[in-house]
Amino acid sequence: MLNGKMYIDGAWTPSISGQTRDVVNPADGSLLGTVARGGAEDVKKAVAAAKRAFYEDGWMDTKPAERAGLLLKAAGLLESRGEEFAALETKNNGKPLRESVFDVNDAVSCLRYYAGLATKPHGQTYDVSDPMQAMTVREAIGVCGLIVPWNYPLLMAMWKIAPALAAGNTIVFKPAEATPLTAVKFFELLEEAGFPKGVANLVLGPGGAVGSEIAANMDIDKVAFTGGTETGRSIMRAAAGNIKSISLELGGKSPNIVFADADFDIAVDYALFGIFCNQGEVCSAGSRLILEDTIYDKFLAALAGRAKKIRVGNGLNEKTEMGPLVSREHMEKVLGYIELGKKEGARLLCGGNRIVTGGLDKGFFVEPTIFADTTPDMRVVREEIFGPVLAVQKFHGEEEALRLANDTDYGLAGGVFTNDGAKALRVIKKLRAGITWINAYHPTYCEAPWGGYRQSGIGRDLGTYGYEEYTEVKQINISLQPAETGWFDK
Ligand SMILES: NC(=O)c1ccc[n+]([C@@H]2O[C@H](COP(=O)([O-])OP(=O)(O)OC[C@H]3O[C@@H](n4cnc5c(N)ncnc54)[C@H](O)[C@@H]3O)[C@@H](O)[C@H]2O)c1
Ligand SMILES: C[N+](C)(C)CC=O
Repeated sequence: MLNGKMYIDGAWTPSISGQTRDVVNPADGSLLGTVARGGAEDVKKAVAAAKRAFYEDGWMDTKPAERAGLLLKAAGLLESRGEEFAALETKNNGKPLRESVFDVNDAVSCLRYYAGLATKPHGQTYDVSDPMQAMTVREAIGVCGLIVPWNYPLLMAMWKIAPALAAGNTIVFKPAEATPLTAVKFFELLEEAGFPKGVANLVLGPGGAVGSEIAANMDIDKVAFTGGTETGRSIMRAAAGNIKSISLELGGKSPNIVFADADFDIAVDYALFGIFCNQGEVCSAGSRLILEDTIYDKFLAALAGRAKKIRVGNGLNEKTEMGPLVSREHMEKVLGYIELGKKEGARLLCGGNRIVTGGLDKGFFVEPTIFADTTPDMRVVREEIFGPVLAVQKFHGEEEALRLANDTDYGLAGGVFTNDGAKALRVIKKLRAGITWINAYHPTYCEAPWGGYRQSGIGRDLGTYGYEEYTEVKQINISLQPAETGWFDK
């Protein structure tokens, strides 16, 4: 059984209040461990350490190669313990082991990518109209507060920790309350890799206490958040106190448009993958399937046939294709949406129930669920369910497909399936979303920027954009012919 402490100023520590929280396995409700339950005072302690490490202990002056070396060491350690991390992620989050293995490998790649980026050129030079050389340099922002959700606990941590440290910031990191275990283990690796004390701090605890203090704290210079749109809104408000830099990766209700001329089997396969991988607990899930009328019935028959065959079970079982939802509370929310869909008049094509047979009664399992004949006004079409529930809409013609696809407050992701290349690009260019795929859905690369339009967020994770989010731009002007201005009479 794991006993997780927080990591503040280079020391493993309980919460100041002494409070703890039990962490359970969503596959069977069993106790996995007890972790510290911190509060605002713990955040303040971590921020003071991070501020001192940045300004007084010299982290802001470290050479990029030094930071890269530490990140590469952490990457090597994580890779060497990949199996242990993957198993722990599955136990804590529920996702099938093969998905956790992917996540750990992606986390290693992310660390290596940003270690590499730390040592690459970042500034620019400008030729201006005076005998002056103008240039920019990128500098670390200072103390960064990083807050992540429970659906990809380790990977979402890495998307923020790796670029923030690579760019020379110090950090105060907060994982989701339900899924802190791989973060605790990862901070052990940061310690082993040799990060100086105070540079990387881990505070565990509830969003309302720990997260809101991170958002409001006047000594935190930037907050980078991934989570729900409502929480993002409250973080924006709290961050206004010291005009913190913010980046927000928020929710989505992403459209997946399938035209009749698409490769049928590939489109069915990705429609399934788009919504049911990771139990549908994916920000970019293709949760609205927008289907051309001429293939509507045939496509839905094939899709429902495959959805019914998905093997749901404990993620540690190697045959499992879909695990439990992360918590009882979340399962009840998802089941509530399924009831709502029925009341709203959507046609339940398959699924719709909690699974309590086959030894799954103690876990939080929900059947892969598809609602057909949904309309844009339904809440199951408009709101993010964040579970294995697909809403299907029928369209006639390109214009209606786009109208339905863009009829949302969100703008995170979207996909288009067609064998007409010009149509694919025409439609994608009109889709109001930050991440898009043509004839694929979901592949994500640490080299390419990730983020949303509209209420899906502000800023970008990953790629060079994700690095720049953790830097300030400084303009430097160097006179090439120092001379008096002659502006005022002597
Ligand atoms: N855009 C993306 O890249 C992306 C990726 C993964 C998940 N998400 C989104 O995350 C959401 C699901 O995750 P969740 O339920 O953990 O989200 P959430 O917003 O409830 O919580 C996310 C994190 O914020 C903390 N938090 C909660 N209230 C807070 C507050 N008032 N101030 C500061 N922090 C607070 C939580 O403790 C947690 O660590 C979905 O909406 C999903 O789309 C987005
Ligand atoms: C990109 N992804 C799927 C890992 C994170 C979104 O929830």
